[in-house]
Amino acid sequence: MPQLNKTVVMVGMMGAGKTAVGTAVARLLKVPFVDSDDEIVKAASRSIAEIFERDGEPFFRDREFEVIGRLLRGTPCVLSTGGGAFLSERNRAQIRASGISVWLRADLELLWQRVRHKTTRPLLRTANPHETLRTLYEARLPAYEMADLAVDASPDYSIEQMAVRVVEALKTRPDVLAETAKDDDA
Ligand SMILES: Nc1ncnc2c1ncn2[C@@H]1O[C@H](COP(=O)(O)OP(=O)(O)OP(=O)(O)O)[C@@H](O)[C@H]1O
Ligand SMILES: O=C(O)C1=C[C@@H](O)[C@@H](O)[C@H](O)C1
Ligand SMILES: [Mg+2]
Repeated sequence: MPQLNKTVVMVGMMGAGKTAVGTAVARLLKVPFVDSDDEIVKAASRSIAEIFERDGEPFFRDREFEVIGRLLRGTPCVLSTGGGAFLSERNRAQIRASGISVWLRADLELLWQRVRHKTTRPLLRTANPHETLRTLYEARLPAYEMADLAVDASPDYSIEQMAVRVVEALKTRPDVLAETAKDDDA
């Protein structure tokens, strides 16, 4: 497998598969996997829903910015972010500076099918979560479109198939995935 020179940062809506597909991409590239949501939860010893409730969303966003910065300064890995991370310019700037962003592009209905049964996402705890998801989706598209690469999700693609598609997209960027002499021999 080629060598990874930059951290691969998975971005996109809740339910797009950043955590699930990111984990599989890391396995394919044989690099560590980290998830900014998980790191925040570990550091705070509280769930995301509890952090939103007790400390508020701005507090969560500050911790998210710090965690993403710390992880970007480590060795190249696959970093899955929370659905809102790529919305802020300060996060996009730090990701641009030392990583490569990959948007998992999924349509609204696919996202809804994936998130509808879970109550862990505080932003969807509303009277009409489907409408809330639509509003977030429409408001967020312009930010996700700024990602370096986009990979389309589909109900027909498994997590593994999505991971292969992400690796194929990364291969279009030799500055990110460099072929080694050993790969050429293989
Ligand atoms: N390609 C896929 N095929 C089947 N199921 C998938 C696929 N991608 C993701 N899923 C499932 O959809 C759900 C949501 O995926 P995941 O948690 O990875 O989304 P996320 O983008 O990390 O969301 P969040 O922003 O809330 O962290 C999970 O149950 C996951 O296993
Ligand atoms: O889309 C969002 O803004 C969020 C997505 C999740 O990954 C968590 O980061 C949190 O629930 C907020
Ligand atoms: Mg996730």
